[in-house]
Amino acid sequence: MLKLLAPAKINLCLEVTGRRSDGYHEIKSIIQAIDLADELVFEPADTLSISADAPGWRAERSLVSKAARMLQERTGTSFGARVRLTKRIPLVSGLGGDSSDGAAALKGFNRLWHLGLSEAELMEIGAALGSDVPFFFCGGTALAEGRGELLAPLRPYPGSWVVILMPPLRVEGGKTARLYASLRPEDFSDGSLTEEFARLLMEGSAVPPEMFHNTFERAAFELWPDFGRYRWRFIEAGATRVFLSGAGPSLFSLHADYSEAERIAANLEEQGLKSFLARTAGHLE
Ligand SMILES: C[C@@](CO)(OP(=O)(O)O)[C@H](O)COP(=O)(O)OP(=O)(O)OC[C@H]1O[C@@H](n2ccc(N)nc2=O)[C@H](O)[C@@H]1O
Ligand SMILES: Nc1ncnc2c1ncn2[C@@H]1O[C@H](COP(=O)(O)OP(=O)(O)O)[C@@H](O)[C@H]1O
Repeated sequence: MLKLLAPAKINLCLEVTGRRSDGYHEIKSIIQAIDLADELVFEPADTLSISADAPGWRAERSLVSKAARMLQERTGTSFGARVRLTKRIPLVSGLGGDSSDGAAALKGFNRLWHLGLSEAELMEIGAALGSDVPFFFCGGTALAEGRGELLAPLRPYPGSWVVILMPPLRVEGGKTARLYASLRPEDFSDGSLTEEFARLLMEGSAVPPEMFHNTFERAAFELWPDFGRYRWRFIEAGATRVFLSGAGPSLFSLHADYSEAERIAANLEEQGLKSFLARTAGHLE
């Protein structure tokens, strides 16, 4: 039996610099892994079965299934497997949950089926699975460019506690595509803020809070009119600065002090809001 963790991610800074001819967008982003993670258990079996403990989760919609198909097509393998997911990362939340599960699936099937694919080959297949998937072969703190699949590992962002609020907003499939499509030219920027963020990290300097930019902010408020209400609830719970992760809708705050983070998470739960308390995580070995 093989057990792998699939960590979530938050975007500390995210700039969209333009629309590409292939329908994707050029981005620069500082992506940070956190220890909120799904768990995948792989066991040998004659046929392929993939299941999860989360209501509403559908194997046929998950990148875990797509990862199996892509590896079978690429290597001709006809092995089966029994894969069981313990889902802790809320789906379609801006935390990269299914992307991370997809990366863990590529790693898990490669080992279970003895395919002998290198990390670089798996990352290349991961890039075809989704723009966020290659990050999960790197983990820690990284600068993502291109459509998000080109990664440069960075010096770790200082260890922090992360409070995450998953607002109870209606999120349909294709949320990420919809947010990207709703961006306007005035939302685009030149990526220099993200480059400066990466430079400060590499020289070990503090990053001022105003550098935690996310291009999707305006589009998120447009798509989810109630969005501002939940950000305000987060502030009322005690957070001084609240950031959007990826294309959302999850919001997060960062804290050096555990008791402060723990109190804010508890205040959110008392308001009946779904919150998570996590820690920034280092690079994957
Ligand atoms: C927005 C980000 C920021 O980290 O994260 P999430 O909010 O999804 O977690 C990522 O760019 C999400 O990456 P991922 O969710 O893998 O996107 P993909 O599956 O590759 O693409 C889904 C759709 O989003 C749009 N897309 C995605 C990436 C990109 N650089 N430009 C795009 O325009 C395309 O319409 C694409 O068809
Ligand atoms: N009900 C579902 N069951 C399994 N996978 C899903 C479901 N709905 C969406 N997905 C998959 O989740 C991915 C997007 O969600 P995720 O990566 O968790 O969030 P985000 O991209 O917002 O960080 C897509 O690959 C989509 O196919």
